[in-house]
Amino acid sequence: MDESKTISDFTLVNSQETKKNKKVKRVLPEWLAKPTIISVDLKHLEVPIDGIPELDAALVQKLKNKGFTHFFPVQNQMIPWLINIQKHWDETWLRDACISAPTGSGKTLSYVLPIIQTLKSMPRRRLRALIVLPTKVLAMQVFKVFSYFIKNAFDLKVYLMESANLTLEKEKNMLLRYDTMRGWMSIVDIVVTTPGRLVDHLYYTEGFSLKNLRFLVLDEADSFTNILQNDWLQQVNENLAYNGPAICTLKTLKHWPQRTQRLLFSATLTQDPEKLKFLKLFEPKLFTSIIKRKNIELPIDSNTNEPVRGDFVGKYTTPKELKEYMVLCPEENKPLTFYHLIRTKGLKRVICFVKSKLEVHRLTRLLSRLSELDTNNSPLRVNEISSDVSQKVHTSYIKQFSDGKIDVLICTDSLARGIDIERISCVILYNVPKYPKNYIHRVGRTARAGHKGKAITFVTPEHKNLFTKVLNSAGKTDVKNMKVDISDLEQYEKIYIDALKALKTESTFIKKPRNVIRKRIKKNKQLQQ
Ligand SMILES: Nc1ncnc2c1ncn2[C@@H]1O[C@H](COP(=O)(O)OP(=O)(O)OP(=O)(O)O)[C@@H](O)[C@H]1O
Repeated sequence: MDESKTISDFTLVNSQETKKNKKVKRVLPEWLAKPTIISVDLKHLEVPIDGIPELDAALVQKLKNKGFTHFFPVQNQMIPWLINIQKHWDETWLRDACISAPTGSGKTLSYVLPIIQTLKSMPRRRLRALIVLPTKVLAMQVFKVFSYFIKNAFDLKVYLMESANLTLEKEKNMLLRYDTMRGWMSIVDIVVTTPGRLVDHLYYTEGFSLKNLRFLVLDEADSFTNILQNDWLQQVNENLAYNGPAICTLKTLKHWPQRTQRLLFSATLTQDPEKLKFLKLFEPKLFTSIIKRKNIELPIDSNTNEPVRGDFVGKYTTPKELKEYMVLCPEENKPLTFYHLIRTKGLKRVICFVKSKLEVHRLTRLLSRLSELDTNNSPLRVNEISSDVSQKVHTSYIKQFSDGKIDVLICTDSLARGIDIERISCVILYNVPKYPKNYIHRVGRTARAGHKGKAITFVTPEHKNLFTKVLNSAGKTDVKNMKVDISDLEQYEKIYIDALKALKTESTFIKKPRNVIRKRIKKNKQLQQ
């Protein structure tokens, strides 16, 4: 490369001076750059529960029965918009929507209520709404919300499609019936499911059709962006009545007067146009909360005199009531630091995210042992949740935890997204998460629905840079340092040593994962045959 440079008439050979590259400014499409803003303030609510005139009285009554007094901001925005857009169902295609609002801000009801309201006025039983979630536990949670609002009030049937107890063939009978005149007909209006089970039915269940779908909801939508490559969404698209490009012309409108409306929800919705392209969104509308970072004013657009939001969209928001801390400590001090914080900060209803099943089990046993040996403090009730725990036990632990019968729940990331457990007061991130999204969802298990909550991340010196990076990409500037002196931990030294000794003799301390055991039993059986 010629790095010569000319000054006056002299040429400097191999000059080191280089031209600075101009930074290319990212230009977002109009709909992403100019969203409708959702407030993150759940304390000063403006719309009372009977303040949305379009909403059915029975739904309002059910909200009141739950003790809700006001709508949350995402609900104020989404409910009237989704109900009113239905008026244009017979005239033109309906716009799709992407909704990005903080964890615990009430996104579920912002689609459940308008879907029920819209479907109740469509009398014939057909599969009209499909809600897809990334895990069975989340699908069950959303199914329960639909069931509560439909029960004894509306002639609608919601069905939870799940693989736990039924074969595909048996489940078919729950979804369809055969009519000699009309062929296969749906006997449900709303299906809540996960991608895997849905695709199984699309492939193998004769008569299972998405041709009448009015709503397609992807909750925790960004968690599907990887799965998109596994083509389940393509399968769904191919089964819809219209699967062409999202361009509404007189011709497309003539042949396909109605098109399934896509609704995407998440606290960390991707705003990468490339990823969203797969979803073939039609004139999408973005509803999002934005962060206003301290000391940064939004620049003003000279044409519209409005703040330019484009640059600020795409940073994730967390609930206003969440207080975030980090504790710097070496790996080996983590267990006692955790124990010390529980004892001295009076932490109750704590959920702790740990990176593997084995670590979940070890930490649970260690904390339980420490508590048994600690005669100076009241007993601590610690339990664990990971994929080794059966669905039944899982549900029972969550219930006990919500009822205050378990103090500390240690778990893997399986509980990090979307799970709504009442009154978690503190989340411990035992390891630094690799990506900002993981951080946002884990800390989002507390400070839900306007309640206060704390999140504490344990950061080892080796992971300090990683944590700074994660916080920067998440747009977080207000994570405070919580100091724990090593001298504070000395008081537990004896019980710690005794606990470790005791655990070494515990056969379950190094527990084999259940699926390994199951595989071994299966292999043995095969050998015996
Ligand atoms: N208007 C309201 N008033 C009081 N509580 C509400 C209201 N709307 C929803 N909630 C409660 O808020 C909690 C959180 O709601 P939801 O699970 O829908 O949050 P989310 O935004 O989907 O969170 P995540 O992103 O973590 O999935 C639930 O327990 C729900 O019952």
